[in-house]
Amino acid sequence: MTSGLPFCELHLHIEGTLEPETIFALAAEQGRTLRDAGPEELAARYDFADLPDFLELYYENMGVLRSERDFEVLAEAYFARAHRAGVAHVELFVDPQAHTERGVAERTVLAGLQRAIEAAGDRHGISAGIIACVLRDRPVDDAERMLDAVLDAAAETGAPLLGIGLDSAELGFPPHRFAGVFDRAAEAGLHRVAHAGEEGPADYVRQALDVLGAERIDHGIRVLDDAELVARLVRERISLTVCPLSNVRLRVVDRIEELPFRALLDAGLLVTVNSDDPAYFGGYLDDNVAAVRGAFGLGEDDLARLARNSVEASFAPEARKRELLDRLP
Ligand code: HPA
Ligand SMILES: [Zn+2]
Repeated sequence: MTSGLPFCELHLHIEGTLEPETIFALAAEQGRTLRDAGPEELAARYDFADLPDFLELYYENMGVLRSERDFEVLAEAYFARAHRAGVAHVELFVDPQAHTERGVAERTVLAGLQRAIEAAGDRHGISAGIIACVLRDRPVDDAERMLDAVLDAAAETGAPLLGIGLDSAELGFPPHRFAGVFDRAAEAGLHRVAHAGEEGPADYVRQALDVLGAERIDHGIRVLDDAELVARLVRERISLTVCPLSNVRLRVVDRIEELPFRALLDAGLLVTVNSDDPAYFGGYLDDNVAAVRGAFGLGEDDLARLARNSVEASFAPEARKRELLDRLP
């Protein structure tokens, strides 16, 4: 538990909540044999050299997600765990292109997520929305097709599609390639966010803002290399969705203490804490908050600030934001 504070989780890949046990349970249901003998053997391979190394296994494992029910069960398990972590609102990422390539339609994915989101409201009082991410290491045409398909699927299923995001391998895949897709997403009324400055340079963050119109930057820890950019992010209240355990497990830093977490806060940035791919990186939101709390000696006021930042940075309706802010000290 995170001291009872209402946190919004703004950087969470729903496929990254797929636990090894669930991978084996789904494979067994489908009569499929996996490369590893069991969940422990699979989890023993969760030792990643960098982001691309992680992504290889992440895309392979999600091959067990096939039916609407699979996506529903996946998200239900996440919401139950997030509730225990003190999460009150979630804007979850999904990678539709990674599913259509095995013949799983956008409609199937969004319909399953929609059912879990509805249940999360009823069971846990968690509000949630969906951000469909463009895989930046795939062709622009594929992203254009994905955008049209998720807009149609959201209209058909009633799934709360909040925005468009940008993820997958970063280095060598600059944001500017997707300017057209992001423009069209904005015209369709979607919010825009982008992974930038995780392994890539501060310039990718600048492109995400200038060319894609990003309203939040996912990770963004490399911005401290560029003082002018930091000043702009502070001035424009653009938040960074920082994922501490992810940065350690993907070797962006060797140890959590090496993260510039205090420097980001001291610069006046709207920093939030998130879990990214919790089934792979060693912990959910509460574990990430506990990790930075321990490493940087955060006090109650710091934790309340992180929770407040997460509410401010969310795309929740104003009334919901006020409700959450009222629960803060
Ligand atoms: O941490 C990440 N970075 C980029 N793409 C991703 N897709 C899942 N997790 C990640
Ligand atoms: Zn991410």
